[in-house]
Amino acid sequence: MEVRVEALSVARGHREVLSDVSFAAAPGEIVGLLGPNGAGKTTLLGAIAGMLAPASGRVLLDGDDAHRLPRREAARRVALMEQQPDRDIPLRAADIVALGLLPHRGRFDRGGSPRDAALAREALATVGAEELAERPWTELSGGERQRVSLARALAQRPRLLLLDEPTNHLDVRAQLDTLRFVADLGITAIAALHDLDHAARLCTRIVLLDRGRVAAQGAPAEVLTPEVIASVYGVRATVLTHPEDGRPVIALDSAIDTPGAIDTTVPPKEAP
Ligand SMILES: Nc1ncnc2c1ncn2[C@@H]1O[C@H](COP(=O)(O)OP(=O)(O)OP(=O)(O)O)[C@@H](O)[C@H]1O
Repeated sequence: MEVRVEALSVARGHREVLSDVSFAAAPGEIVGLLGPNGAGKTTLLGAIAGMLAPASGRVLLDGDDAHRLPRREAARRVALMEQQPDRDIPLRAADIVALGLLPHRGRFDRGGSPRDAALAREALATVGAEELAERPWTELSGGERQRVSLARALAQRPRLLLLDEPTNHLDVRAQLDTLRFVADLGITAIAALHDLDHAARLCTRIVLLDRGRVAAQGAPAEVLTPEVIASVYGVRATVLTHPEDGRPVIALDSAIDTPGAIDTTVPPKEAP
């Protein structure tokens, strides 16, 4: 799917939290949304999913305005894997995954068929979590929930996959597996990420947000420079080039002291 975000501004409460954001993703591209806490990544994903109304500008999904698409039609095209899926409802993992089948269900199909169960298990197996099928959602660990949520998103058979910090609860092996898995899907994906190395590894394009505006965008090597990292995150970084594939590898060195920042130095002990 082709995604075009055109001069998008979004308000939450009485505040504009996204201002004049524009970027495009070609079919099959993987776009990383980066930026400090509160920069607007989750808000942007919500607007692309058609869940948050633009104050101005628009999001086009294969040419159709995301916010004007009927909900069911939007859900057939776009799956959103949320940051903290906190549905503390008494469902089994397989039931959660089956929710992803809803947009494709016929009008008189009430679900719960053996075919639905098989599709849910298939999606769980795809993310290596088949053994979680019967486990209650409320008893799953953060990483297990994350896998089940990804399975639910895949069960939706989307043409655009939106991921909000998809690796934040995962162990290092599971993080790499998830990134590779998303890359191999071959569908357009937009992922909010905090880990700059993950972004450099996974993404064809990076959109770096700062206080609701696009601070930089382009290929990972263009965006992830020491200068940009310093100005947006306030962190001194060394950027190396991976010897095998040439991608940028980012070593975060130290926070850059800014006037007014919290002083964390330990005061010298007073002499007795
Ligand atoms: N429901 C809401 N009502 C009012 N303001 C909100 C709401 N949700 C988010 N915001 C504000 O919008 C801004 C952007 O938040 P958003 O969650 O999109 O940022 P983010 O980049 O995803 O942050 P993080 O990295 O911390 O997850 C923040 O200032 C946040 O406080």
